[in-house]
Amino acid sequence: MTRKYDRVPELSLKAYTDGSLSERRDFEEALMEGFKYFGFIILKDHKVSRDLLQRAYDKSAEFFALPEDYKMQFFRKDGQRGYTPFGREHAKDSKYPDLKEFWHVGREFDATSPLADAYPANMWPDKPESFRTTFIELYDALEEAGLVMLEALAPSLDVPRNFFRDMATDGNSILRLLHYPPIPEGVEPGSIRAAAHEDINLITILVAANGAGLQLLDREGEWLPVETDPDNLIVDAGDMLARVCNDVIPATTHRVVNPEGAVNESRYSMPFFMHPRWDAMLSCLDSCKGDGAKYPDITAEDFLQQRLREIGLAG
Ligand SMILES: O=C(O)CCC(=O)C(=O)O
Ligand SMILES: [Fe+2]
Repeated sequence: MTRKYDRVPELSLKAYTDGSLSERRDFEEALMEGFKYFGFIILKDHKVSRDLLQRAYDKSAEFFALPEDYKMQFFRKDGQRGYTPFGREHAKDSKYPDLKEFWHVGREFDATSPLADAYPANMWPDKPESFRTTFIELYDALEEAGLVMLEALAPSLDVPRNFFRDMATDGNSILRLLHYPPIPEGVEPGSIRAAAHEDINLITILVAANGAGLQLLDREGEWLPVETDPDNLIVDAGDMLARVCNDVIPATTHRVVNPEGAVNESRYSMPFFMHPRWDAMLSCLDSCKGDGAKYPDITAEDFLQQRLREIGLAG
């Protein structure tokens, strides 16, 4: 099968933020095109510094190397904050758990903020040193890039430029630090690092991992590796975006496969899942209605809870 593009398009964020009007338009078009065709784009020339990414990878590796009984102090059944151990989460339609452990960082609020009670509070381990400050810094940096992407998406869907940006401002966005340990002996055949799934949220800003394995399912039904320089970010479209745009941008199925051959090392990655505010209504956009809305209106919070139950994270 010939593909319209043979690789995921690479876009320069700087061309959008600092470029001419026509460069901005080109960026908006390429983003929409990439999302419609692959559900993924690669973002270069962003402002998340190499130094910050390196510090974050180091802290993540240091944390996951701590003893399991220490990490388990931060385990909560709903998995929304803190630690989730190896073998707990499974993809919606998979019977095997994924071969990963992870840590979730949510939005930080002042205790006086009216939103402080809307989301679960973060948990912070006392080691490794500077874990909290590093990941708050990374959360903010990825969010800044993500809000620009949401802004750039708006004109193609015929909504005001701030439409998605406003929806995600103070949203229930989550930074996930992922560790895929070396594949242990005797795992169920068929279980992989992350089974085929779609992200639940609007868009995901994924810090390119330190190793191969990420693949997307293209519109022809073939698995395509998503490979890029570790300095770049990967952006993909999730279910909530697909819902509001009536699948004009479908949520793209992706997975992380096990390493092949003799190399069996840990893999670390850091997706930032951009969610709307908990009370935002996910309603079909007028510009995407076509023959009618495929999905009924639902709040972001109700949709999230429904999906968390399906992946074994909520009670
Ligand atoms: O580890 C990766 O590269 C992707 C992870 C992912 O797709 C997810 O956690 O939703
Ligand atoms: Fe994902």
